[in-house]
Amino acid sequence: MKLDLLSRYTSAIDSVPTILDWRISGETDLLSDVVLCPPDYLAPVPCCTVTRDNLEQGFAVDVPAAKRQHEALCAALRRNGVTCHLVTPEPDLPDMCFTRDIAVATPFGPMLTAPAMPHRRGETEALARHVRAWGLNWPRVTTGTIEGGDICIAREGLLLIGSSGERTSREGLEEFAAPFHDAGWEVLVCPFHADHLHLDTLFCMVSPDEALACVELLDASFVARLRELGIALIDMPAASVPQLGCNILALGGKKIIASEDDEAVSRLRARDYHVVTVDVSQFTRCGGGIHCLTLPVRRVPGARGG
Ligand SMILES: NC(=O)NCCC[C@H](N)C(=O)O
Repeated sequence: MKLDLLSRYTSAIDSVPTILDWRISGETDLLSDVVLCPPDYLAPVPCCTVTRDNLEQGFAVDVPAAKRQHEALCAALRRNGVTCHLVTPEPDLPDMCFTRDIAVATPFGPMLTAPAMPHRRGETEALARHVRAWGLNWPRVTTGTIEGGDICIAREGLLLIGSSGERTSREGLEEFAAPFHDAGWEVLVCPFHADHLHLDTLFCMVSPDEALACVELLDASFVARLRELGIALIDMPAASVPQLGCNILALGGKKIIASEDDEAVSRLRARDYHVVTVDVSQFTRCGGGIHCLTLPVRRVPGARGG
């Protein structure tokens, strides 16, 4: 019976993870393992401003196109040495491809989040089933709400959390941040307008001391503290935010996966980043980009990318 269950859940996984001690202490350390979910049931749910605007303009998801784009993202990750662990999509979970939001690998081990949106809560349950099939039991946030797109483990000693009041609540934030406080990390909270959904639509780290950021939409004291900490901001225009221009994935060693957005790509290349681009237009119209589509579970501190 136990074996049956194991094979049921692991059969859906790209590769059964061999390293289960997944931890991340810096968002731009060398990426080795990511959890993704194919978009078989992707549908535009009118729960965020970008999706609502696109629905008003008559947008409908082209699922085969979304699947091709997701496969191209996985292929780009694999070409760059990243192992992709695929979890099975489920018909009643239309946003499950945005795996970023449902768990976070921390320096103390992975943790399931507590999504605010009722239609996304089943995603943490679905992921928890996969995790149990790996013989693990990830703890979860139990008070309030918090979504992974609001969490940035910027670098050793510095945790950033976005708080629009809609997706991440004070209680969820405090529970998630507690072990970081206990370990002596600085925890910096960034309030922002709920129209922008998650912190990762406005801000993403690209190296330990540089981030892509839409400065005009970020809280002034958050920006000032980042600068005091020596984090330079590559400023992005507000007009690029609905296209998820800031929403990139750092692979480590100044290598970045970005969507085909001229603003971010040209700014990063001008600063000597190696940028791989993929088309994720089916997803951006549902409110999420490359950062949202990827749940990094293991990065190697101190290692350099090839
Ligand atoms: N981290 C992210 O920004 N994730 C995108 C989630 C989009 C999804 N439609 C949502 O509103 O929850």
